[in-house]
Amino acid sequence: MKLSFKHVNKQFSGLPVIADFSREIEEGELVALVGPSGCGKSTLLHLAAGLGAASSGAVLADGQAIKGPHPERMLMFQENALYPWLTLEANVALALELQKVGKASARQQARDWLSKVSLQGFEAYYPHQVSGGMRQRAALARAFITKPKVLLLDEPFGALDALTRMTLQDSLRQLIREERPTVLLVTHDVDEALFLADRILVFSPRPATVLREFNLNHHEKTHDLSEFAAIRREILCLLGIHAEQDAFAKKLEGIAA
Ligand SMILES: Nc1ncnc2c1ncn2[C@@H]1O[C@H](COP(=O)(O)OP(=O)(O)OP(=O)(O)O)[C@@H](O)[C@H]1O
Repeated sequence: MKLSFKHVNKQFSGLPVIADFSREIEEGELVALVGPSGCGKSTLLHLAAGLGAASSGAVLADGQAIKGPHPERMLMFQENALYPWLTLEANVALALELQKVGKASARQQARDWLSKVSLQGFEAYYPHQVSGGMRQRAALARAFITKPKVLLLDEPFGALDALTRMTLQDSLRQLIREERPTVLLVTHDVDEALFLADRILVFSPRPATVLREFNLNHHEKTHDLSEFAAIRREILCLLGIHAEQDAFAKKLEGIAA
C-alpha cells in the first residue's frame, strides 16, 4: 500500500507542528523518520494511522483519503501494549479475534507467530513473566499476525538495551522481508534507521520540515554500518550532535547494557 502526504500541515491549538510535508512512501518501502524530540514525528504517524486529521493538505492510502483507523494500517508503540491479564498467546490471538477469526484458528495462528519470533515455549506466560525484549517480540507477532499493509512503528525498541534492540531489529527485518508491508519508522537511533531503512528523512525542530533525505537502498546490510559512516555523521550533524558526544553516549549505553 502506498502512502501519500500532500502539503500536510498540522497545528494543535494554533501551535504549528508539521509544515507543508509532502512525500510518497512507496509500497513495500521502509522510511525512517528522524528528528529532534517534539518536532512532530509521532504526529505524522498518527495522521497515517487515521488518529486525527491534518489541519490542511491530504494523507492518502493507495489514493484514498485516510478518514480513520483501519486494521490494514497498524500502529505499534515503544511501550508494549500487551494486556497484562492475557497470556502472550491470548494477546497475539486477540488481534485476529477482533477481526472475527474463530478462537481455535486465532490461537493456532498466534502459536505459529510466537514461534516465528522465537517465543515458542512461552505461549502461556503473562507479559510480566517475560523480559522487555520478549514482550516486544510478542508485540511484533501481534502487529504482523493480521498481515497489515502498512506498519507505523513509533520507537518500537526505544526502551530496550542496545544488544536486545539489535536482535529485535534483525527479527523485524526478517518479518518485513517476508511480509513486505509499507513501513514508517520513527526512531531516535540513527543506527537503527541506517540498518532498517530504505530511506531516511531528517526533520527540523518543530514545525517539522524535511532537512535532508537519504536513500539507502542497499541489499545486504549488517550491523557493521561502517560503509554508512559519512551519512551517519551527516545525520548526527543535522541533529546537532557532535561525533565525540555520540561516541560517549554509545560507550555509556554499552556499560548500561
Ligand atoms: N494531541 C495533541 N494535542 C496537543 N498537542 C499535541 C498533541 N500531540 C502532539 N502534540 C504536540 O505536538 C508536538 C509534536 O509532538 P510529537 O509527539 O509528534 O513529536 P515527536 O517528534 O514524535 O517527539 P518525540 O521524539 O519526543 O516522541 C509537541 O509539541 C506535542 O506537545
